[in-house]
Amino acid sequence: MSFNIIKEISVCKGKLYKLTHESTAVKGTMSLNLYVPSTASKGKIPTIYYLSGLTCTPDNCTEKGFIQFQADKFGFAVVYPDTSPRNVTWPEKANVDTNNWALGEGAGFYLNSDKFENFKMFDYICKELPESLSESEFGKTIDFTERKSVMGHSMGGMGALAFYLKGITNEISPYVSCSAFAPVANPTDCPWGVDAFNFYFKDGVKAGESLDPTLIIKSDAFKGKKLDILVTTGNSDPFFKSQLRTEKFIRAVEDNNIEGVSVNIEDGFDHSYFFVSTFVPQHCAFHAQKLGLI
Ligand SMILES: N[C@@H](CCC(=O)N[C@@H](CS)C(=O)NCC(=O)O)C(=O)O
Repeated sequence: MSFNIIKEISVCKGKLYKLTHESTAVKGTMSLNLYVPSTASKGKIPTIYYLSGLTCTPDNCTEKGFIQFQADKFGFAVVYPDTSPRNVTWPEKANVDTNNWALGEGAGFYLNSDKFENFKMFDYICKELPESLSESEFGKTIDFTERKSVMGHSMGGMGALAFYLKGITNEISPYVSCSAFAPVANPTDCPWGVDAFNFYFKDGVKAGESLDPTLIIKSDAFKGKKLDILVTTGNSDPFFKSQLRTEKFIRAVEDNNIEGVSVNIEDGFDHSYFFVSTFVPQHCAFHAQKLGLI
């Protein structure tokens, strides 16, 4: 599948490509950004997928996350997908409130909806996008499908954790490592997640359980497992108490005797890209080590 290069921009020592392509999964045109580092690595360059949070486009983290410096330093590519399909035609009887920024466009929740045919972000991010990139010109030098890790913020942190865990149980192609900034860690138990699952699934929250990182990690399949996960959340995040449920995730990890999961609660940090960009170097070094780059 081919990608249109809308812009090629010099950033740090590499190139940023603003791309669009036709997606079969979401039945429409999708935008994404791809950063190709200035690396002369042996073999293909590994990839980190960055999954953004509510209201974001591919540009928020590209412009405010400062991952590109780290990508040059360690030698990985970065894919910044969009957070939902765009220009969606909603079924009239669905009565969708398009002013609600936590549902619909910009709020795809990385799931496959069984109510809205365009909202298949799970299939798009886990399958179609890596495969399409791999078949493109970029796939000649970059490994989008195997030597790959995932990182995300807020709703995207939920997606990153859920995808990584589903890779461990071989439901999807595995990721080497996972990190999350202020993830929505227990979405079946917070307003954003409950509203989203009720909106996207016929069976509502029940159907959302299979995407809930806290519920997945406390299942028997993960008992005593050794994982590669890094989570950072700020305790001045306005969503810390109401939405993120970091403490429930920590308890699930401890109760199930899981190793290799670090959860750091950082004093004074909020939910913004000032927070994300502060911890980007630490998260990138973590992934670089797991990807065998250092
Ligand atoms: N728009 C919401 C906030 C939504 C929000 O904080 N989104 C986060 C992800 S959950 C984000 O990354 N926003 C875009 C940005 O900061 O650039 C509000 O008015 O409170």
